Amino acid sequence: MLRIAVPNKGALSGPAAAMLHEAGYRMRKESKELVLVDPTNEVEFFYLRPKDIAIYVSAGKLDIGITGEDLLIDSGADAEVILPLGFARSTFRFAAKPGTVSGIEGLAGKTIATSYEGIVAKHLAESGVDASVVHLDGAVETAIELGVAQVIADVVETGTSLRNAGLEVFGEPIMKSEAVVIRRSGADGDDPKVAQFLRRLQGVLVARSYVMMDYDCRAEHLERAVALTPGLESPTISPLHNEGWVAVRAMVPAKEAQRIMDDLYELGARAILTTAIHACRL
Ligand SMILES: Nc1ncnc2c1ncn2[C@@H]1O[C@H](COP(=O)(O)OP(=O)(O)OP(=O)(O)O)[C@@H](O)[C@H]1O
Ligand SMILES: O=P(O)(O)OC[C@H]1O[C@H](OP(=O)(O)OP(=O)(O)O)[C@H](O)[C@@H]1O
Ligand SMILES: [Mg+2]
Repeated sequence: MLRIAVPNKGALSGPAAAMLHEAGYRMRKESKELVLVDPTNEVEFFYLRPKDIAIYVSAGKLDIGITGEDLLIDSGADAEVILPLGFARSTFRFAAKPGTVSGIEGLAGKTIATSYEGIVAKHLAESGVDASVVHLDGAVETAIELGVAQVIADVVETGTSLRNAGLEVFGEPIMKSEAVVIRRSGADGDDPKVAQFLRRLQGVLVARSYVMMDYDCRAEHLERAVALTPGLESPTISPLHNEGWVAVRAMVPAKEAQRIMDDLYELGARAILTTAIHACRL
């Protein structure tokens, strides 16, 4: 059985569960379940706090885990990223009241509130800046107003939480992050069970970012049409009953589908359809 750590709560848990479900795995029905066996797929899921996942995986009893890249770095655990998952994208940044601190040099002697002491301590050490760090579990944006710190270091996605607290980022982003699959550093890179799990998740990522496009076009326009829809290998071309017409089928990036449909229509293609892809193996 493949043993997989998955986030039990927070920003990562919902999207991670949705992705695993799309990949065909069983998911827990009830948020108090700590372990779930999926015998059909020969995997066992351990629902753990996102911050602890890298620590469990590096300890070696669990094969892989889903966590945030920032949480992995923060933990200092001996684990590595094997697949980025494209959700829970964020940056990690310093912020303060406007005009109070400018660059990283301005941090000397200040107190920084954060839930990610590992990332902050590493960054300060690398930058050679001496500042104090105070750990808070969450709602870090309030720490400045309440006098606990002059600076915060926190996850920023839309910036709404900072704006609401009257704070402003400064300096370069400390890091970018997204949800990732991790394994213990130096673990067997050829484990077929891990490879199959990753292929399934990659299938979900592709299914989410591509659509299938079908259309009919006149044979003399085929080369120009195919240039618009080259597909992954090459498009499928089938003859139509009406002589001089062909049907074309190709995967196209979902984000570009509408523009491609317009361009194909201009070219004289008709019956242009897109359909969702539910799963795939490339
Ligand atoms: N608003 C957000 N947008 C995108 N990613 C986020 C957001 N908030 C947190 N994350 C990401 O989610 C992970 C943090 O997950 P975690 O469950 O520890 O925090 P949380 O969602 O803030 O939950 P908690 O309420 O326990 O603090 C990190 O990888 C972080 O970058
Ligand atoms: O830039 P934004 O889109 O506002 O998102 C970033 C905020 O989201 C997270 O907070 P969360 O809601 O998880 O609360 P927490 O601070 O208690 O962790 C994070 O800690 C930031 O506060
Ligand atoms: Mg949070």
